[in-house]
Amino acid sequence: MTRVAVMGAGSWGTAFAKVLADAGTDTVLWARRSEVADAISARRVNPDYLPDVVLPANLVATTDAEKALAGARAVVLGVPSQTLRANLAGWRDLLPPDATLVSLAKGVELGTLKRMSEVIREVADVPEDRVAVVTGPNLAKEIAAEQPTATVIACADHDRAVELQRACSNAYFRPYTNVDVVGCELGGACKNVIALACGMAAGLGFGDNTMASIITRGLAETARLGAALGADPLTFAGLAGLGDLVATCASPLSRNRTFGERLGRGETLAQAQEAAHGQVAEGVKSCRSIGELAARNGVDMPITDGVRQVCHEGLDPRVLTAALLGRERKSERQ
Ligand SMILES: NC(=O)C1=CN([C@@H]2O[C@H](COP(=O)(O)OP(=O)(O)OC[C@H]3O[C@@H](n4cnc5c(N)ncnc54)[C@H](O)[C@@H]3O)[C@@H](O)[C@H]2O)C=CC1
Ligand SMILES: O=C(CO)COP(=O)(O)O
Repeated sequence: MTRVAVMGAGSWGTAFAKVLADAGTDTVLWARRSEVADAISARRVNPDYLPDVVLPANLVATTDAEKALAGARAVVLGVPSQTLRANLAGWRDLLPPDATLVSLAKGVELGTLKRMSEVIREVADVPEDRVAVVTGPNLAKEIAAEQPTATVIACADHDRAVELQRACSNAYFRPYTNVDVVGCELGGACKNVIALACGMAAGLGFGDNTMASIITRGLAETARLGAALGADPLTFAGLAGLGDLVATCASPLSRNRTFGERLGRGETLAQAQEAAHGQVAEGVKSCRSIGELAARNGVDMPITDGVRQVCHEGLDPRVLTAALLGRERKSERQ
């Protein structure tokens, strides 16, 4: 692949741009703020998001979207889910014809209940085969430290997925392809909500049995939603499902898990938000949109609904625990 533009120099946008540059791909990283672009150009560091990482010399940073997008074969979108529509609308007229549009974001849009690939298709007015998704157990800080990781590149057009796979394969980053875009996106969005629940459990002082139970039942409700929306059930046993759930629910690096832990310890939503220092915990918003998507499709997602009630209706996490355990007894397969 000749040239890739990464739009968004937050934690994951910066780490993914490093992955591409380390794979030998000509990569330009677009930052919103000139301080960030200047620090990357002058000192090879992103002080706000990855202060301890030396970025590769072949990674170019700019605040000029036109310059970043000119001649790009792939445009990687690394902004938070709820801002993707507005950001992309601003770049629409600059997108190179036939570039693959790649989402890094893990969320479902509030209001429209659309997945990120659907938002991209709508805003950029492109067919589904031009849109790809990168998802999996990909904590940005670990990848920036070059710790070995696998990921999934999902695209309806297998050839485009392979092209992107080549562009980002390196000694520490191993991407697999998948044609199940729906399943891969739902896995990435839903696991953030389940990680909030695991964080709450940790904040309440619960141990590994509780975590494993939430992860497994969280996967069950994610797979139920996937089945209703046409996903391949096997996707949820893969990197975009189980893989990402395990990484996010277990890691202190996860913003969603950390956010949930604060709520579990009794902090309010506002206190937890303040402590996040502007870093995005996508599940806080997506618990609403995913819950609505589930309701619209007649799918029961009790953990997701409970997380929504804690985040947005002030439910005490201890009351949520009792409510989940007190639900009507049923078969594991229901
Ligand atoms: N950080 C991680 O480990 C991973 C994050 N992701 C996903 O990638 C997406 C981006 O996450 P991060 O890079 O971690 O977020 P972040 O909070 O570290 O960075 C967000 C970036 O988007 C830019 N941005 C543009 N418009 C914005 C607006 N209106 N409001 C806020 N920020 C705006 C910010 O300037 C910043 O560069 C999220 O959907 C997240 O779930 C996925 C895998 C790993
Ligand atoms: O998506 C991630 C890991 O795959 C990052 O999780 P957080 O957004 O919770 O930090």
